[in-house]
Amino acid sequence: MTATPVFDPAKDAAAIAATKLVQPGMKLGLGTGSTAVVFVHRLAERVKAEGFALRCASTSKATAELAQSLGLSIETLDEIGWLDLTIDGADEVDPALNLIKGGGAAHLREKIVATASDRMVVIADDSKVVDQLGRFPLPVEVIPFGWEATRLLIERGLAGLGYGGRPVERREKGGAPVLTDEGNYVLDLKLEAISDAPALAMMLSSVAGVVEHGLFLNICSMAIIGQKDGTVVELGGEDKA
Ligand SMILES: O=C[C@H](O)[C@H](O)[C@H](O)COP(=O)(O)O
Repeated sequence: MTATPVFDPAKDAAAIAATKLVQPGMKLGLGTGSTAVVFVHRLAERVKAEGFALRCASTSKATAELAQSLGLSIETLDEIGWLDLTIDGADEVDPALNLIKGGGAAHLREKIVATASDRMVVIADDSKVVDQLGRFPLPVEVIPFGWEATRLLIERGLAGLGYGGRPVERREKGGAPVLTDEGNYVLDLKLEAISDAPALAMMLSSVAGVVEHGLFLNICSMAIIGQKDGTVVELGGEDKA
């Protein structure tokens, strides 16, 4: 029998609290990243102990592989159709529950899964809670074809909104571009503070070659924030209209 790994206590607290939102028979979206990994472990433990059925769709190949290795069955989003709940991590969470995601380059599939769900709940440790989004570089997934032109257009669009800086291509340690599960590249925008997230989202979505950006606006309905002492704080809790 494989022993459960030792998890970061804050992430573990958030993950365990999130497993309590899962009801037998639910159609569930599984997020990506280190906090989602903890959740998948804790969920698999609960499912094994209580023996109930779930239908799960994954936001990444990595999460699908982990979930299956722990005995959870994974179907495609198209096979399930619509989800009751998605549980995922985040790189930043603001007081209105707007998010930056994509630190693990999974934000395209994450956004598709989250918006195909009745509810999206974020799990995170308290280092992710910010007053204003933007300290974490904003990930933007772009098509490899003509990506330098796409970068230039984004840079010009940023300048038009008053942001400086040049989008940085995300690379592996060896120098190769990071590829998303869809085979695209990721540009990271170092903005420091995002004053008008809807305007920025609109600009990015208007650039040819941009597949998806990591701003999740009005998508998350609750955030479970784990603390180092193993307690959790819930932000939100009301479903967004
Ligand atoms: O692309 C990755 C995802 O958006 C993650 O959910 C996000 O980066 C948070 O990951 P972690 O839980 O590892 O901080």
